Formats: sequence, C-alpha cells, structure tokens
Amino acid sequence: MTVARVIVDVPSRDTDRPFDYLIPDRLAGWVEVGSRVAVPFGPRTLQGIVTGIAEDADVAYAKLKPLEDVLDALPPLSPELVELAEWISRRWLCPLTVALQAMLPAALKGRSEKYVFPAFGAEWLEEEIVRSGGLLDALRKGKPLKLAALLKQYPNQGLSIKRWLREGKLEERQRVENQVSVKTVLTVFPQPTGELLQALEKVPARASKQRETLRYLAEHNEAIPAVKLAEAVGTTTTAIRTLEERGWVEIRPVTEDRDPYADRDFPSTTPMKLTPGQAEALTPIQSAMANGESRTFLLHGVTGSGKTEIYLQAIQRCLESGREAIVLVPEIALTPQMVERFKSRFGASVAVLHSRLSHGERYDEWRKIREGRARVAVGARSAIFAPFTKIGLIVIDEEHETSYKQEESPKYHARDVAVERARLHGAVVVLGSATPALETYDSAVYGGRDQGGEAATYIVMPDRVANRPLPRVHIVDMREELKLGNRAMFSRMLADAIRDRLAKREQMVLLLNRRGYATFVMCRSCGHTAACPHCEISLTYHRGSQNLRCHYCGYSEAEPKTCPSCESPHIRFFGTGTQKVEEALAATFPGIRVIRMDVDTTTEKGSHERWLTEFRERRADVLLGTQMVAKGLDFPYVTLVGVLAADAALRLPDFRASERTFQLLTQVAGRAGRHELPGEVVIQTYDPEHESITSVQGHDYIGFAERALVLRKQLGYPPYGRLICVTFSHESVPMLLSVGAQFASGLKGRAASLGIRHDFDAAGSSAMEVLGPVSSPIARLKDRYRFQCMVKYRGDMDASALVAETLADMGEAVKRSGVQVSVDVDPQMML
Ligand SMILES: Nc1ncnc2c1ncn2[C@@H]1O[C@H](COP(=O)(O)OP(=O)(O)OP(=O)(O)O)[C@@H](O)[C@H]1O
Ligand SMILES: [Zn+2]
Ligand SMILES: [Zn+2]
Repeated sequence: MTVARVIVDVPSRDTDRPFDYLIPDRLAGWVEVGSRVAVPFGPRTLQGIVTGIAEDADVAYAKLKPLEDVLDALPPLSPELVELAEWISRRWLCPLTVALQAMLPAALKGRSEKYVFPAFGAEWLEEEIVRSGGLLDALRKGKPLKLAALLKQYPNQGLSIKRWLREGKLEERQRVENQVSVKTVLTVFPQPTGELLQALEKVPARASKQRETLRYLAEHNEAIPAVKLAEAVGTTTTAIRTLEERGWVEIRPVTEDRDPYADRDFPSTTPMKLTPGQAEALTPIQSAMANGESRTFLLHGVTGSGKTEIYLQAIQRCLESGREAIVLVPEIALTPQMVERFKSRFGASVAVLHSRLSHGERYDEWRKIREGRARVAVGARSAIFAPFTKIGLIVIDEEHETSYKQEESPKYHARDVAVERARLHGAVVVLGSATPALETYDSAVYGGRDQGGEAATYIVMPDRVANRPLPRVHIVDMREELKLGNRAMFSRMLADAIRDRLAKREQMVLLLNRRGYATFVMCRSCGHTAACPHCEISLTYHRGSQNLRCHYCGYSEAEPKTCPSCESPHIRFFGTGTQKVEEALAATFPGIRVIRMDVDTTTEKGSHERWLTEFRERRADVLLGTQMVAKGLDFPYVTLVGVLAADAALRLPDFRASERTFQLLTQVAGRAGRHELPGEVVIQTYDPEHESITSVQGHDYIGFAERALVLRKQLGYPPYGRLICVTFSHESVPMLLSVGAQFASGLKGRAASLGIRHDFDAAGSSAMEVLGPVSSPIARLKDRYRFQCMVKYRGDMDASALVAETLADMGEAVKRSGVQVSVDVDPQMML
C-alpha cells in the first residue's frame, strides 16, 4: 500500500508535521511529491501538499483515511521546491506549510466549500410541505449544490436545510476550490475551407448572416473566439451555435492567458557591444555557467555602469544552454521600462511576477513558467520561487534592498534562498549593486567570515559606461544657512541650481528621506502628540481624509480642533513631508511643474508607472518623492538631484542606519547625468561631517564599507556575528517578563551545555549572547505589549535550531499563558 505524506494547510505548531493518507486506486499515478491534494482532517476537508510518498505508514493502516482529491493535473510544486521549503522552515523557523504556501500563487490558495445533496433518492422531498419557492426543485435534480449559495438564495429555508442535514436527508460534502480559475474563451474551430464552401451552397439566400459567417470562415480558415467572430460578421453567438449543430464548426472552450502587457509593443533589441569593463565582468560569470558550477558573484558596479546589459547577456547564454533564468528586481523598481528591457530582448519567453498584478494575471504568468512556456522570470521577491525545473542563472538586481527580506512569516531573505536554490540546481547567482550590503561585500572580499555560507566572487566595475563622469556632489550645511537667515526648505545653492535647470529645460529629481520625517500632530502649547490608543505609535495625519491614522492597526480618528490634553487651539499638523515640499516648490518657483511620488499618490493601480511616463516625456520639471525615486530610474534629461534632510534617518536606533543612508544617497545621486548631459547633486544636511554623507561626495563605497566594518566588528554585528530576534507579546507585562526570562535562561543553558561561550568579546570561535528580555522598539501593538530577546551569535552552530528547541521546551507553559512568540532570524528591520 502506498501512502502520501501530506502537510495540511493549517499554520500551527501542532499540525506542523506530515500526516499519512492512503492513495485510492482512482488517484494512483496522479499523486507526486509537490501535488496539491484535498484531505479529510477531523470534520473538515483541507488543502495540503504532498511532501513524500512511502510504502509504509506511521500509523496502523486501518486508521488511515484516503486522499479525497488531487487538485491539479500538473503538481504545482516540484520535489526540489518542497525540499527548498523544508530548508526555509528550518532556517527561518516557520511551519512548513507557511513556506510551501509562500511558493504558490494566491489563486491556488484553495478554500474549502460546502455542498449539499439529497442523501437517498428524492422521494422524501415530496413529503416535505415547504413553500420553498424553488428550493425543492433545485434539490430534486440530485446534484450537489453549494451550501453558501443556497442559503443566500433561500434565506427563509435555512432552518429546513439544517433540519434535513440533521435528519440525514441531506448530506454535506466539502470540496477545496481555487479562488481564481483559468480563464477560458469559447473558440470556433471551422471545418476545412472546401467543406465550408460546400455547406455554403446548402444555405438559402435569405439566411444571409449564416452565409456571411461561413464565407468569413472559409476565407480566414483558422480558430477564432466566438465573440470575435460574431463581432466580425455582425451576428450573435447563438447564431454561431446553429453552425455547430450542423457540424460545420466545432466550439470548444480554450484557456487564455490574462496578459497584463498584452496591449504593449516591445520593440526587439539585440545585444549591445560590451564595453571592455562589461566584457571583463561577464567572462567569469559565463565560464562558471558553462562549467555548471553553482557559484555566487557580487557584481559591484557604480550607478550607470551598465549592469543590466551584463544580466541580459548572461541570461542569453543561460537560455542557449537550455536552462532557465530568474531575475529579481525590487518591487518599486519593477516599472514597465524595466520589464521592457527584458521583454524586448527575450520576447514571449519572459514571465513577469509582481504584487500589482491581479490574482488571475499572476496565476497565468505563473502557469506560463510551470508549463514551460516561459523561460525567464522577472519579478519581485517571491519570484525566487518561480516553478522552473532547470535553473541556470539567478540575478538579484539591487541586492542590498531591504525589500528582499519578507517581514511576515516566512521571514525569508530572497538572497539566501537564491543561493540555496542555485545550489540545488547547480546554477550561478549574480548579485548586482552599486552599494552592496556590507554582508555581501564582506563575503565577496573577505570570504564571508562567520556567515556560514560560501564566499561570493567579487567583480567590480568602477566606471560608468562610455567613461561618463559620476555626478559632482555638493554638501550644504543647513546650520550655516540658518545662521545666514535662510529659513526656507531649500538652501541657496539648491535654489540656484533649480532655477538654472528650469531655465535650461532640464529635469530634476528631489528626494525627501521620509523615514524619520514627521507626519504627526503636535500641540504647540504643551507638546502633546497624538498617539494610537492601541499601539505605542504616533498617529499619522492624512490631509485628504482629514483624519489621523495608525499605520499598524488601522485605528483612525477625526482631526482634533483643540489639543486633547490642554485644550489649546494651537494644534499643528505636519502633513506628509512631500506635500509640504510640493507647496514650497510652487511658492518659491512660480510655474514649476512637479510630480509628487509617495505612498499617497501611488496607491492606485498603474499610477506609479503613469507618473514615470509623464516625467520621461518631460511633462514635468521635478520628480519629487521618497525612496521610490531613488531606484533604477534612467532619464536622460535629469541633470540635478537634490536631497532634502539627508540625515533624517541617521539617528534611528538601528545599527544599519548609516549604511542605509549611504546606500540611499548614492543611489539617488546616481540618477543624475547618466547620458550625454553631466549631472550634479546637492545634499542638504545638518550633519555634514557624517561618514555616510561625506563618502557619497567622494563616491567612495569601499572606504565607507571598510570603516563601517571596523565598527561592526567592535560591536559584534553582522557580518561578524548574526542575530535572531525573538519577540513575545501579551496583554500583561509581568507575564511577558516571566516568559521572556524563561526563554533567555533556557537558551543560555542549552548553549552552555554545548560548550558555547557567552562572552562575545573574547577571542575564539563560537559564542552566543542572549540580550533581554527588554521592551521592543514598538512597545505596544494592537493592545498587546511587546518584549524581545536579541540573540547574537557567531561561529559554527545551528542557532535557529537551538532557539526552536528552547521554545519547544517551554511549549505547554507558553501556550497556557497565551503569549504569542514571533521569531525573526537575521532581522533586517530593527524597529
Ligand atoms: N555596452 C553599452 N554600450 C552603450 N550603452 C550602454 C552599454 N551598456 C549600458 N549602456 C547604457 O548605459 C546606461 C546605464 O546602464 P544601466 O541602467 O544598466 O546601469 P546600471 O549599472 O544598472 O545602473 P544603476 O545601478 O544606476 O541602475 C543605460 O542607458 C544603458 O542603455
Ligand atoms: Zn496641548
Ligand atoms: Zn494602532
């Protein structure tokens, strides 16, 4: 007897193990590792994924239940992806089903639907005296009917249905159904032209539409959607049905892809002649691919050095060798221009996956990959799970981007997943950036000290294409401006530069570093700030709806007229930073045309891309925005980049604050002067001596990185040590402190018993420090208090496993207390 090991889709620790099911004969041959199945689980029917097939069961056969159904003809996951999911669940401590579900498109997140049908014949229906208005007639057909639909259609009969179910007259069955299905189109398949012409002779002249339809089909002898045909000859689909009845055409549903880029033309491009620098960078990547080595490369190329062309040519080689390629791009940089660069080169074999697609569109793109119709996947973070089977190359553009780490479970980092997936496929990984993450740089240059992984190979491209110069960077000390009496948002230098570009009809990008830039409400009399009553977070002011909102729990309240604390009327709203800048620009430079891009102006589908097109067509002078204007944009007429408040995020309590600031400033500076016209950058700051700002001026990534690494070493932060953040939350603080303390001492005890030292400063290899429990940076969220333990460790140990074991040990006690635990391995956000 063969059994299927199934992980059911219930994300809890109790169900986080495979359950065995018999494979009934009718399903034999359909069940594979990676199949999606429906299984009985207690009183319910659940969706699950088969993770193993075995000849013997863990429990007595008599107790085994059979699988109910296999949900897809082609298993949505491969054995390799199942293995990868197992690795993810160990590495980032999440239930296996959470990792498996992350790999499926939302359309396949099945829901179980209840159906009812008459249990034994329909005779009993006659005895029921129910003025059912059709309900009995509906049931009499004997077919299973969707319970939810019946209750909606016959709301007064709910009690009768319930009674029949109880009496066993109706039976209930559950079925797992997809949320989105494939789209099908009725298509007309005509007989050969000769037969149609013969048919035409039999049709009387007065049936002119029929004749016309036949003539059309005889002329264009090819399959055509019924609706299109009806349109072309001005008839109805019902009329076409009569042709089918006579056997002149066949009408069948045909699946059709929802192609989000269907209405676009992508003019095809051919490979560019590489610059010597590009050629030199490409060579080792190509030879690693040719030799089937699974190697990771860091492609460190300054902004505008032509990294994309290297990706394209590497992909081409990969495809030529019969393998497939994945390209990850930060969500925000996944603009149509970006997509175009890939579609123009590789045409229809490119599938695009990102979160702005509808579930249906995404499902169709995903199926193109699964069914082998696409061979290149371009997408945001989760595209790393593209269901390819022969991957030769994985490219991660802007590899330093924090959006590659998922902040909810599974809290994976796409870069680490890429390296593991490449290992499973014998594929090459190319990590590209002008400002690599310090961990990646360290791994490439120094062989990745304590990161456990394999070292990356370092490739550097220090120059822009065609020897275009990097832009000149000026730093303006805003304290000096103030001393000289300039209280405006723009320094004199920036204002002059803006005027100059307006006169020359060139374009500008202005960045407002919004992290840490206030959007709150404050009383000028008593200093009171509005905070969420459920979370320890200030409320954000939204000008459009004139209310205050909590971005964590969604709480909102009307804009106050007086201070809730002292009743003073001098209450002040700090609108979104960018709104204020927009107003200041309009006031200072009359007639200036500004496009503002921030979370408020880009929520609508397609708006982001509309703004960029408008800017590209030079219908605006200034592109003003937050982080989103810093990424990947390549506009020939941008000759000035201005940064307002460069240091706004420097003081955040996060050890990566200065790295992030440096990266952001370098990236945005890199938008200037990428083509013929030279570029200039003005950075306004209150902290002009700060390393992360002066290094931008000198375009000195390596100097910055080396100095930052010295600091990291002193503090034992990555890459010299690794972190795991364990957060506990509960309504009661004493409860949290006790559970937190129990965890900390449990973990310390476990480490000590393995001979792992706890003093991190001492020389030597393995060490683990457990800090806390202390109040989390966000001390309260949705009425629950939060405490965290930070685990800092280095050396060769499986710290994730130690944390998991410690938590498992305290399992029952924690469960009874109602404390929620969330674990973040290698956290990226310290806030
Ligand atoms: N071999 C080449 N010959 C001529 N032009 C090139 C060549 N390679 C790239 N370019 C052009 O140089 C410009 C910069 O290239 P690209 O956008 O790939 O830079 P990048 O390294 O990705 O920069 P960033 O990190 O700032 O996004 C583009 O306009 C591109 O078309
Ligand atoms: Zn007040
Ligand atoms: Zn809140």
